Amino acid sequence: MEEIQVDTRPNQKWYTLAAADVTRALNSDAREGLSQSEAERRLAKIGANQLAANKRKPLFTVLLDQFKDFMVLILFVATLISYFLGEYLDAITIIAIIFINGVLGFIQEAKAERSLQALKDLASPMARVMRDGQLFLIPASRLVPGDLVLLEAGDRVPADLRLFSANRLEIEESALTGESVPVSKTAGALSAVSDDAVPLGDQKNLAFMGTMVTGGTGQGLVVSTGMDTEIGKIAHMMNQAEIAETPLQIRLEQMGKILVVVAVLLTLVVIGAGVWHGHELFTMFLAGVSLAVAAIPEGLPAIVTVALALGVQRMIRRNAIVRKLPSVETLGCASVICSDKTGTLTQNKMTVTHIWHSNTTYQVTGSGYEPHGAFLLQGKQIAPDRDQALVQLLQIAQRCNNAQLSCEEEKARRLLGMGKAVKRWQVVGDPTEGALKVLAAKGLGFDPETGKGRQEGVRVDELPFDSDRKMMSVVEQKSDGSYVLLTKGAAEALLSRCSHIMWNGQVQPLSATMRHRILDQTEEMAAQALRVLGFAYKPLQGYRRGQSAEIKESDLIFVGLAGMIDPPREEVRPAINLCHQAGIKTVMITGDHRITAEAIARQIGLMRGYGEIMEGRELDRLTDEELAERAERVAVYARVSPEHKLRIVRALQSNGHVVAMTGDGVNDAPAIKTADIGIAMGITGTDVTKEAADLVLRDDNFATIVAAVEEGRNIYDNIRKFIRYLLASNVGEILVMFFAMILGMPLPLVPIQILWVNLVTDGLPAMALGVDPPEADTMYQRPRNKHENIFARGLGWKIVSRGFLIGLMTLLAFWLTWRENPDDLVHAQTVAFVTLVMAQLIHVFDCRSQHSVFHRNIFENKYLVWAVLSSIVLVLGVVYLDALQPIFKTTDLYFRDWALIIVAAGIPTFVAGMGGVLRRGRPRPANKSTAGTVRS
Ligand SMILES: Nc1ncnc2c1ncn2[C@@H]1O[C@H](COP(=O)(O)OP(=O)(O)OP(=O)(O)O)[C@@H](O)[C@H]1O
Ligand SMILES: [Ca+2]
Repeated sequence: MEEIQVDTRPNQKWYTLAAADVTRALNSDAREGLSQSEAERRLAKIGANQLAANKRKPLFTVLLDQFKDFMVLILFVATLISYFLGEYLDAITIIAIIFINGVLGFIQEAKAERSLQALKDLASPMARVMRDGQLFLIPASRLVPGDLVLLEAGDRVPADLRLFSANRLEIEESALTGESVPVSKTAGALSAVSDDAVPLGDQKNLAFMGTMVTGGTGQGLVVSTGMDTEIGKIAHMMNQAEIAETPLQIRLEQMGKILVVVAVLLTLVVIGAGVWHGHELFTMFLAGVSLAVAAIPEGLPAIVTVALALGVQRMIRRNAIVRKLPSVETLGCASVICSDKTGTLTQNKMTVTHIWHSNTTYQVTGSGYEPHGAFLLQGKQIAPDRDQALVQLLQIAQRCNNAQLSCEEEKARRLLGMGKAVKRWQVVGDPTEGALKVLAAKGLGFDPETGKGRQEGVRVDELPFDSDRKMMSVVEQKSDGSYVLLTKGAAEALLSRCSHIMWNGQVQPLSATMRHRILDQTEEMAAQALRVLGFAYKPLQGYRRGQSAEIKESDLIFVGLAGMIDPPREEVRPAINLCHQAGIKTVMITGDHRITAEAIARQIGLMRGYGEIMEGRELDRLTDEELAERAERVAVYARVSPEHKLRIVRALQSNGHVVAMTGDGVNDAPAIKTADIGIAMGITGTDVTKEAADLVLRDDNFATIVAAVEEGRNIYDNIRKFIRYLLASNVGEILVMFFAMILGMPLPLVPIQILWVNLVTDGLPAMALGVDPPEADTMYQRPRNKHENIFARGLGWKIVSRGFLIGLMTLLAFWLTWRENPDDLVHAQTVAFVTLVMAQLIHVFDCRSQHSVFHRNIFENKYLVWAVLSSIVLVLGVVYLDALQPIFKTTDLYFRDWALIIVAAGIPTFVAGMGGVLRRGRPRPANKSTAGTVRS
């Protein structure tokens, strides 16, 4: 086969070439695009359409970073001193422990890094491309020169394109030129006046990678990709998920600094007291250093990062992609979720079921996007082509339409043993328009995929749909050369622009009674939860091509209405119920008709306690204060425009709410940015909204938001769990040493033991707490206050009291053993060491519950069980292995010792546990659920 040459010389002046020459140079097709196989060949040859990504942190640096901490520095100093004093064994052991700790930290961080990287990859943009004459949505990284790409408002231009068609196309190129006023683009070739290069901003028939489409639509061929693009040349980095530190991480770092000071002071006291009571200075120095190490919760920031990263991964598994790490914390605080209706609360699978014109209602059968069905009049099938007005309506539905139907032949699963091909129809484009295409196919009988068999008119212009006008029009040239405007849109918006009506096939002036009749009919259909669209047209006399500015959507001739169902998603009702229990308010925001919105809201159980409905035009009349006051009670905002969303977010925020807000269109971006948690749709969302969002829903599903909130709460709870565990352990360790020195006892723990407990035995269980499953009442609680301190709700008290008990019991076990045989200090120290370890390993189970250890099944978190078992095995090794005994200054323990250890170690947790049981009954939801209760 002959090698196809593609002209991709980077300095080609594409803007001077005529469209046909560009197509030839790129060996492509301006209508069908490349073939799939050719595109793949080019991809293999040229490489992915990516900018050289920001460099990953090399693993070796991650490893080195582990040894840069303050604590590690202290330990190195301690090692050096031990070495110079001739305590080689101590020196080597400290080094070994630093090393083990470093490796553990490294593994954690590398893991966190990996999952955050995966997150960046998920956030990568998509492109609409034509291949083999079919429209596909593919990752922008797979584009190659020659690909035919479609653009619309809200897109980031995915590669450098030479435009072939530009319909009111406006592109904001500040990413490239710094100029923030959008440039309006054209499709024609620019004549090269001189040899000088035209500046980028004036290359009006090129669209550049990374710039943003702010309006209109267009098509073009990819001329360069990846680093060959204009933006690649300036090697600008874009579109990466932000991986910033969360507020909690920042606060923990600050707390760490305070603890360093506390640790140093305590150390000085302990050293002073020890020396005063006659301990050797070097021993006290090492003990002091170990204590300082104990007091600084070194592992904390790392474990927080890991817990966040793992939580983020769990969210991905539940289809929620976090773009900004801090929002993971905010998610748990969400008190209002404002959701779009179409596609988020509903399935976005629209089917036209009713048509109305001239006082006649037809029913349309068939389901989904399958283009087969019949038209029924009073239950009897009719031939639609007999009814002129119906045909006119269907033709508007079919032509004033940008959706495409495509059919995948899907081989039935081998597993089922059936070789039969199953046809599955899909819509590429707006589902509302898809439904109308299907309707037209049912009534007009053409092949919906290829369009064969339909009457051809040539589209010469388009006024694209926008959520403010709530309608869309096209201009067509008919075969006789005359022009016609075809319009469809929200029924009452369209009606207000009509002056005539087609009634029983006759065009006549639209009387006030007829208007009322139509509006009544609209509401009647809307009450059945149908989305109602109206259809109209007008002949354009004296229109000439290219007069787009002169077309007005007024004086139209009304034809009829179509009502389509869009069933609610099944998961939504239980999800709303869960929000209710969790004290989270749910609000529907929709461009749809008030009555349709209300009917859907009732179906999904949204109107509960605060069942008011507000329309966009009413909202316009309210001041911000009035809106804030009303917002508490409104459950549904209907017929709103994207601009209203921003006011709604602000109103709720001024009432102290933490607001999650969804959006998909370009105009939703400001509201999404302002919301505490901005949520973009993964499927229908534009690039611009995704970039503004904190969270992207892979499945556009409301239930996914609730799942993310649940995970958000769980992550925060888990962070509290291991903070509690680690800090209580540290408090215990410090108090043992502190009291022993103050009371003039011998050292209860030798330095190496303190280091071991801190750096080795604590780490694994703390990690396991980071992945603890949620407590049963996580979604029964009210959202936590955004400004809440991490130690709030009794956590601080629990840390101090349990830490105190652990320290006290360890000291007691030590004292009892030592008093019995004051000559065998090593034995007493071993008992203290093991008691401390066991007390912590028991206490770790207490940390899993806000209530008490008895509230949860101890075997539920299998990572924790393994972590605890391995910590026990490690400590047994340290105690019983002959080789390790001299290093860790331990000796064999006997049955009596173990009895003492178990009792002493168990008391802190069980005393506390009993307290918890006595204080608290069963958990209850924040709001009582109405599901399953009998109405009286
Ligand atoms: N492609 C379209 N052409 C003409 N009119 C449309 C089109 N899509 C929607 N409409 C009309 O405009 C109204 C508002 O649509 P809009 O897109 O603002 O809301 P929505 O996205 O459908 O609802 P939601 O805000 O719940 O997602 C719809 O109720 C419908 O009547
Ligand atoms: Ca919308």
